[in-house]
Amino acid sequence: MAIAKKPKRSVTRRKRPVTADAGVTVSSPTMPPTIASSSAADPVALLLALTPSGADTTSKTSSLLTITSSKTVARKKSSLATAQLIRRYHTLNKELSQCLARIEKSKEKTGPARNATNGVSDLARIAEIRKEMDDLGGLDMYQKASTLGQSKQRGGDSSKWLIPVIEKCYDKLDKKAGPPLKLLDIGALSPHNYQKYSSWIKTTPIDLNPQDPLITKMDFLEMPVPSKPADLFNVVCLSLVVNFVGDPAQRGQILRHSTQFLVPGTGLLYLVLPLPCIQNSRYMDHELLVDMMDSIGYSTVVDHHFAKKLAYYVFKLDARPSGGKKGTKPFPKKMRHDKPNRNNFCIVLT
Ligand SMILES: C[S@@+](CC[C@H](N)C(=O)[O-])C[C@H]1O[C@@H](n2cnc3c(N)ncnc32)[C@H](O)[C@@H]1O
Repeated sequence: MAIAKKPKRSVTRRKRPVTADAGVTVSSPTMPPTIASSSAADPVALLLALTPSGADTTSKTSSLLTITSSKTVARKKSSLATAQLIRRYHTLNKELSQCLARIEKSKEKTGPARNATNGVSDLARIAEIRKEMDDLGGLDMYQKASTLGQSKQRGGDSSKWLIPVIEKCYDKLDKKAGPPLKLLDIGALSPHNYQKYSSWIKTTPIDLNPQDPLITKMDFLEMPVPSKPADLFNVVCLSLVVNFVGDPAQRGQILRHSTQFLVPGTGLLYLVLPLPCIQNSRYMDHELLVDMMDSIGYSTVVDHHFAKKLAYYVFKLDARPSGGKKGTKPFPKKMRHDKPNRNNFCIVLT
């Protein structure tokens, strides 16, 4: 397995609307059956299907519903509207995490009256954010919009890049007779992302808010760590999940927690982030990510690929950090690229 040293420039052109942290945008593969039948061929109908019936629409959501006679114009508009919706949801989610973190911090101190005032304004802002999220359709609407972005119409599925990398790593695997590889898909919008490979990959999809009964409702941070080696996974997928989480320290916790689920020595972590998180952040870049991942046991970058909007990484868990040297190096929020027009995406490892 080669250790990637320098970021590769991709020639692949993808048309997935990508949104994420601080103005970075995202998307995904298969469309849920609930909306697929009514709207697969018609993006306008699809947007209508995405709008919860009876929901009040804000000026942003009502712009999603503009019906024009031209399907091409409608498709472009729907694509833009979907990206806008995803971006707005990310911005609100991030601000919500910041308010909650401030309240938590002020609880730790027996603070002066000024802290109490800040706490009150944070509480008021939280109520406003939650209201706007609800008006947009909540996490459910966000996931449907992300799924729309993942649809073939919009460019496809991030499992495509992963499969050849897995095949390269497990080249002795008997795909017909051997036991299948176990893959944990965290933040799965569809249970069918790896269906084509089901003869040799057994997928466990989980999500905070499953869009399909085959996906287990689970917060990964609360998922019990496997108690025996047989329950460990060969591959853990975190595709557009880390950037979805608003709190930088919680992003670090997710990465660290993932090490507890993989077979040490061979287990692979598939990490997908919006490209601007890596290439246009004040606090993050490729070198820092590789350094952070190394500190928690992911010492080998098996492969990585920068597409037009997404950064794909496969890391190998060489050794699980269990105290000692590995995992003790802290990575606080630290400015690395003090330039205008950069975003504030950050991962904190404590
Ligand atoms: C942008 S979607 C990504 C979907 C898909 N993996 C993809 O690549 O398009 C992010 C998903 O991560 C889920 N998620 C975020 N934090 C999670 C957690 N702690 N545990 C499980 N799912 C989580 C959200 O519910 C959401 O459905």
